[in-house]
Amino acid sequence: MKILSAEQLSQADKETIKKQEISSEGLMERAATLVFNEIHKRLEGAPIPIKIFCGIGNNGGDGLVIARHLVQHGYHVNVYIVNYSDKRSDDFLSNYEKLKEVTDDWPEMIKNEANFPEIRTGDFVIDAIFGIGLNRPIEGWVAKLVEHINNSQAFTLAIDMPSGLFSDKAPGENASIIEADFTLSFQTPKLVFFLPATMDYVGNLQILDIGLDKQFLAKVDSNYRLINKEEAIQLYKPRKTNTHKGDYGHALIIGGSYGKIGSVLLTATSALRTGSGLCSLYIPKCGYDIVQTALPEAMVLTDKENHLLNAYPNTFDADVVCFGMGVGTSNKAKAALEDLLNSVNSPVVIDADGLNLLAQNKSLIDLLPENSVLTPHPGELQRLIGSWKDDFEKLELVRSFSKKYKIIVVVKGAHSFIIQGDNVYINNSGNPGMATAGSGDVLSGVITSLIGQGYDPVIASILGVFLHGRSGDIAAKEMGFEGVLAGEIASNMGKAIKELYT
Ligand SMILES: NC(=O)C1=CN([C@@H]2O[C@H](COP(=O)(O)OP(=O)(O)OC[C@H]3O[C@@H](n4cnc5c(N)ncnc54)[C@H](OP(=O)(O)O)[C@@H]3O)[C@@H](O)[C@H]2O)[C@@H](O)CC1
Ligand SMILES: Nc1ncnc2c1ncn2[C@@H]1O[C@H](COP(=O)(O)OP(=O)(O)O)[C@@H](O)[C@H]1O
Ligand SMILES: [K+]
Repeated sequence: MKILSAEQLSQADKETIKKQEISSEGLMERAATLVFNEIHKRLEGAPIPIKIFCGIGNNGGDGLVIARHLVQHGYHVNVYIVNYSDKRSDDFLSNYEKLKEVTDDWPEMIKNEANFPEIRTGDFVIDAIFGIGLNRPIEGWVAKLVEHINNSQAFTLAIDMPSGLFSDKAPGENASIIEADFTLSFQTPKLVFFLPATMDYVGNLQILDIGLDKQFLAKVDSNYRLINKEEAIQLYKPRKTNTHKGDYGHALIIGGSYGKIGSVLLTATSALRTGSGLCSLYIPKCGYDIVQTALPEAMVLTDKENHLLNAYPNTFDADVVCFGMGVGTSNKAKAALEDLLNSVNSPVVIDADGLNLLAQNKSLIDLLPENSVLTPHPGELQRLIGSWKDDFEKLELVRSFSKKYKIIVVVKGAHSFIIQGDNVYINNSGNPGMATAGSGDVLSGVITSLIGQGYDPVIASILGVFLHGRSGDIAAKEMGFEGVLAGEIASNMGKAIKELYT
């Protein structure tokens, strides 16, 4: 699903008004009625006190339409106009009049702190103060109102966006932002909903299709895409009947050290569970018995060193190589990575200490074959590209890093971002149960396996991250978040793949 900017959404709005011969007020009615339907479906007429805070632009207009429908369905509604400006939008004004036709309870004006209503924990608050039209930080008494709402602990539903968030840029430090429990957003998700610093304000997210012009949405260009099952299934290549293991790639996993053999074992298990035809490991001698016992399906080559890797078996003919988990950052490990990068031509997957070695020896980055995949978590990323002031600067830095070295960067997190040049793919599967030791090692195995099976590295990264998340979801459903082990994310890969097409 494309993620559009506020400007693109306004264009979509205009195009829809023209093509569908609908007025902007009609579009507001359509959008806000969908919100009302969602609320009504859940509340089923319950006599909960509903407090709607409306700004004076079109987000506030939405709030007024929602209020009218709620009143007409017998809900207990109080409407507050957050009077931060005299420049009321036309659609706000006409809906203000329409609301007065259905109730004798006039909306209350909030012009300063003295007008703030008491909000109880059991109230249901609707935030229709600002939407995509916010163009500067919220200040003064409006900021105090945001704090008042946040402090109330009442369940808060944000319309289109939590007020205080910009759709396309970072909020400043200490910005006033509504902490929503639920956000009902129109037509497309906004980028900030998925960034680490702002995702928590959104709560649960649901996107409402408000019927904006399909042709416009199809042709509008966006560098940002959200990856859900609909997108993932289009990337998947089903297996043909008449095939053999030679058709599914030979993955070589290099890593491990004394005390960290489990990491490579997880990666190899996950590569085999994702469908690699063959999988070999290259590890220090101390891991030999462990791997052969725990994973008889894999082949094992050992370094001449007992506890640390010191070389790369460059006589070995693999379809794809993954390097780094558990390998450490010793000079010996550096020599192994250097050996590898000097002898491979096809893309490699680099994770964990492999990334730390690249960060410590920046000249090695130049040796990465085109389309190689790096899978840093934020700490590893910072060591590679330096620090950033906010998520938007981070995205810019990763983009230029990816362009400079012609590589793909998977920035791991609650929503992992797959970045190739200007294109950014945002993963929407996974859960906090995956915040557990070794789950990154499992991801490397998935991506490596898919590349070995012939997927283009960027596709392998997008599909791999999605499947890894789904597998984590399947594991969490059975084990609960706390109970998930990384090995179970690997074990459920087959189910995650099957679930794509069933
Ligand atoms: N296409 C769609 O998706 C559809 C969208 N719809 C809805 O429209 C919403 C967008 O409406 P919108 O453009 O009127 O902007 P909105 O967010 O109400 O605020 C703008 C007002 O705030 C002001 N202002 C800004 N920052 C400020 C600040 N810090 N402190 C104080 N004032 C500030 C600014 O005035 P300014 O002072 O900058 O001139 C202006 O008056 C969208 O989110 C969705 O809910 C649906 O109805 C139909 C389909
Ligand atoms: N809250 C979360 N929601 C979704 N995915 C998560 C969450 N926390 C972690 N993950 C995923 O788990 C993996 C963790 O990787 P990493 O930090 O490298 O772990 P490790 O080094 O222990 O293997 C990443 O793929 C990340 O996207
Ligand atoms: K809002």
